[in-house]
Amino acid sequence: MSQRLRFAMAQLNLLVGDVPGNTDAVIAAATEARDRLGATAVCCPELTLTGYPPDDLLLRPDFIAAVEAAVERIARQTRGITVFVGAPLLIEGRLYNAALVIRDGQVVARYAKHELPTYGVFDDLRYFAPGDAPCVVSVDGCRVGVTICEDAWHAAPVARAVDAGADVIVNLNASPFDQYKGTARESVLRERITESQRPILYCNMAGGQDEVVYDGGSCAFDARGDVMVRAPRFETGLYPVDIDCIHDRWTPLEGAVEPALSAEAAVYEALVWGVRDYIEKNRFPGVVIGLSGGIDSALTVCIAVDALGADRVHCLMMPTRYTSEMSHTDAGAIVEALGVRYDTVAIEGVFNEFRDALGPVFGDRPADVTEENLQSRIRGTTLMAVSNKLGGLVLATGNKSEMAVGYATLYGDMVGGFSPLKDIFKTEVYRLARYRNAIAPVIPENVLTRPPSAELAPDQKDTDSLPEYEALDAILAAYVEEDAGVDEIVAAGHDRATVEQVVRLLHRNEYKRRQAAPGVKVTTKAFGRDRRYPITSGFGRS
Ligand SMILES: Nc1ncnc2c1ncn2[C@@H]1O[C@H](COP(=O)(O)OP(=O)(O)OC[C@H]2O[C@@H]([n+]3cccc(C(=O)O)c3)[C@H](O)[C@@H]2O)[C@@H](O)[C@H]1O
Ligand SMILES: Nc1ncnc2c1ncn2[C@@H]1O[C@H](COP(=O)(O)OP(=O)(O)OP(=O)(O)O)[C@@H](O)[C@H]1O
Ligand SMILES: NC(=O)CC[C@H](N)C(=O)O
Repeated sequence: MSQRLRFAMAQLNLLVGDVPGNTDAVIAAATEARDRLGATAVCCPELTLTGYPPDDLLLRPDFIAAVEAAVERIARQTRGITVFVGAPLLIEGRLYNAALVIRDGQVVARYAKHELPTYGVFDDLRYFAPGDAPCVVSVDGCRVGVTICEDAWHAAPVARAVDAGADVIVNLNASPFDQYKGTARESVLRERITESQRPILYCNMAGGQDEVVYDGGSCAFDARGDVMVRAPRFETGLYPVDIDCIHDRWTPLEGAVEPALSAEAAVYEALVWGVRDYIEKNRFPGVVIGLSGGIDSALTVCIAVDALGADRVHCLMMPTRYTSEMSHTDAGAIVEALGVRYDTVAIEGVFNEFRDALGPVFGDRPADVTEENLQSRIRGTTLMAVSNKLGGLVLATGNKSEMAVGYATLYGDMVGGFSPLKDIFKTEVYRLARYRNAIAPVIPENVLTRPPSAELAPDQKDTDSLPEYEALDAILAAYVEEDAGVDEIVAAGHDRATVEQVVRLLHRNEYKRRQAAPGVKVTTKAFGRDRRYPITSGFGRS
């Protein structure tokens, strides 16, 4: 006898801490899945009701009480559909990262996540006790085994669900984007399928949350490991999966399969989403950006416009005597192509006032990096003044290469509330700029080809202080992302003195990174929550 049921995967964009709003989103998704899609069940992401990661909100009794009230509301307000929803669950003084199965007014099953990730951006063990019992619940005769995110990255939780009789596995996720994740997820899920011979429905979150971006890409695999349904990445929505039962085997049918995104498109979309959700969820009217005519600020403006629209992006050019004519021309071309507001605030006069005022203190000491940083700090102060007066949030423009070696001025170009390029190496900044220009030309070719310069001193080039970016980025990728040692990097063909210089600068500048604005994680080791190093440290001083 053949039987069919329809699951809806709810790829929701949730707001951490907004339990009532997230609850509304679950009820709306369940209602739409039932009424529009004719679904029997709806699967939501991990910790749906709190958003992920809720961090120390989980330590508050009033927060947990709000979640308990939300579960009761979902039970009351969703009928005629089975709802798989993620929520923290307090049982006998222990908190679990749970999935609840709610049907017609009742919580009919509870599952506690077995594998609690405590690495990178994840801190599950700080809050949760691990579960060890499988949870298999019948949906119209299909026995559905419940798992949560990291559970699918290990063999045991799925194996336990199969031993308990699961026909199909569902996996509720809050799996943040990084540039390798798309393929990593699908190969991990195929391993589980090979071991278990069961189809898997993988439902991911969507949207930005501080430094992480959930890229969606929910999918359904059959028991051979073939993708039957793949939802778009960087979109929210309800995605149906039809599951047929033939000769007592349940198998997802082929539905809409979204093609994979190119590497550049995925990273660019992640940056756009990260900026948009940071600005929207924190309720800013727009952003303010210092536009120099250099590549970093040019790409930052493109991302901001794609995230928010041109009318919410405000650019300031703040020239001094060192600002070249070329910078004015290139900055002008960018703002014209994008149609954003553009003001020029000359800072030469303020710079001179500062130098005069400091003259008696500095005496006859020669000009050095102090005067460079002063210009940068005047720009930082100017941007913050515009933010205070007009309300836009300042976007910092620094990239990962600069943040790694401290090539940025504290309280100067580091000012800002969010830092979109913080996890993008300089060489990748160029690739993304070319990717964006291929969609519609915005950044003049000159900006892409001229040597990078901070323009804080006569004829200055970044390479006066730093190795060429190709070498710098390769050394940083090896040392930061692969944890390779100095000898290993030298053996790979890099000059020892350069490697030692980069490593020394990297460790010495932890203090700057600790004071830097958050930015979008796109690599496996983003500075900040993802990669935590001591500030005061004897390691790497050669
Ligand atoms: N361990 C530690 N813990 C806490 N604070 C520490 C510290 N070590 C130094 N410091 C403090 O930090 C100060 C040094 O940092 P900082 O003042 O930033 O100055 P610094 O790192 O010396 O210079 C900034 C560099 O960024 C370059 N740059 C590149 C690109 C663009 C821009 C731009 O601004 O547009 C700038 C600029 O050319 C210069 O080479 C020290 O004077 C000290 O006060
Ligand atoms: N003349 C300027 N007007 C406005 N903002 C400036 C100016 N010079 C620097 N800034 C701000 O300081 C940031 C850091 O300067 P920097 O020259 O390193 O950045 P950039 O735009 O990437 O250029 P480059 O590619 O030369 O590094 C800029 O991105 C910009 O936000
Ligand atoms: N929330 C989680 O358990 C996520 C962990 C998992 N390995 C992922 O990023 O996909």
